[in-house]
Amino acid sequence: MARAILIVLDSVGCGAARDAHLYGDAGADTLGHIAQACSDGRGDRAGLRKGPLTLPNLVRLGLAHACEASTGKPLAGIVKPVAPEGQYGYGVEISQGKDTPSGHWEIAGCPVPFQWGYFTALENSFPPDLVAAIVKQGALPGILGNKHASGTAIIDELAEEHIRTGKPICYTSVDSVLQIAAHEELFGLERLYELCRKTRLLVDPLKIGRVIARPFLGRTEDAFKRTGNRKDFAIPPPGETLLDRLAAQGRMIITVGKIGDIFAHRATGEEIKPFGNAAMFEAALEALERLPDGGFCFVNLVDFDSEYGHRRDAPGYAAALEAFDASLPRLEARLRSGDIAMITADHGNDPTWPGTDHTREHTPILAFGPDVAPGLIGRRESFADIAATLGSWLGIGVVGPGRPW
Ligand SMILES: O=P(O)(O)O[C@H]1O[C@H](CO)[C@@H](O)[C@H]1O
Ligand SMILES: [Mn+2]
Ligand SMILES: [Mn+2]
Repeated sequence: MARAILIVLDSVGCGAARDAHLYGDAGADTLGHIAQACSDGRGDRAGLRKGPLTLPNLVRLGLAHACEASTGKPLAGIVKPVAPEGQYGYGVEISQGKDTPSGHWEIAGCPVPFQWGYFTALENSFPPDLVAAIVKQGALPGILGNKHASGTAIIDELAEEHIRTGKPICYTSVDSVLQIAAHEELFGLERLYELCRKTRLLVDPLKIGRVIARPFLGRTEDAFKRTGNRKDFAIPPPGETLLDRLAAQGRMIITVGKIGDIFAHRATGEEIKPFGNAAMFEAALEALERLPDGGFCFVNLVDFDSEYGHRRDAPGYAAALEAFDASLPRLEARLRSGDIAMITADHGNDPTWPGTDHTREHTPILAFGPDVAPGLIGRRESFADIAATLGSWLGIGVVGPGRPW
């Protein structure tokens, strides 16, 4: 029986979606602009990387073809093979928003049918009664922040005051999120998680997708650094997902990275959460070794998004893509007859785009394995085609509204 591994390269979009203008993202193109930056010499960083974007394995599987199908433009500095070795195409998101939960849920066969709630005010973003409730429930002396911010910038700005006053730093973005940053030791990690759990309940009626704990360490401005203990408290998906169907049929599920958090730990099987793309990739390989027939491994690699996309760091993003690419043959070598591997993304996060937020983009879709016939799968009208295809491949039937290819 077949096994499947699905890897979400968080934020690795491949060109503005048709409705990108509704999000201020017309013209955004995460992969295209990274390739362009590298080709123009703007992707160089001493000691890190240099020159055109080099992704030989992803390109061999069909990545450059997928990007070109999405945007109509070639990826700068990349020579395409005549015939890719994988199945390749791109996905269009039908859910509202451009955040991680909607992207992942739709990939898993559960597009989001409702509008998320957002904190739209740039300053004093949270309603006064919500702030009062957070303060009361957390027995806090108050909160800091209360605005739209980049998570690293706001720590630089407010961490010293946080340490002095004990007030956690609360902030948001264009996504449906309420994030709480606090010192992992001085405020306490468990206390931060508990505060997030309580806040999760408070924002449920506002249809806020996630409350995110952002613990950090350090004592002075130069030394503040977020730790790997980030934790997302999401609402559960609003309908059946591929994970639910697999779990109901007794299939083994291993999830790597923040998949557990994103699906509110529903049918997320054995959860493994190492820190950093490289460690998560190794964990995925190890999971594959012990995944039985019929099993499913679902992986999210978040560094692309959190370390490079939101930080608008094109050279760093390019280096992370190249590192992932270089590790791919080790995944291919572990696939057995009947297995399928898929690589996709949940939204864009163009590091050359204004601001620090996600971008509404198409996502590349690559599928490969010893028995996966290569070829164009074209434009997929919903990310949900992935769950539909994987459900069929794994013999549990089509899951969700997508169309299998
Ligand atoms: O700037 P940081 O804290 O990384 O926050 C980013 O991470 C959140 C979740 O991906 C996004 O909504 C964005 O605000
Ligand atoms: Mn994401
Ligand atoms: Mn993000």
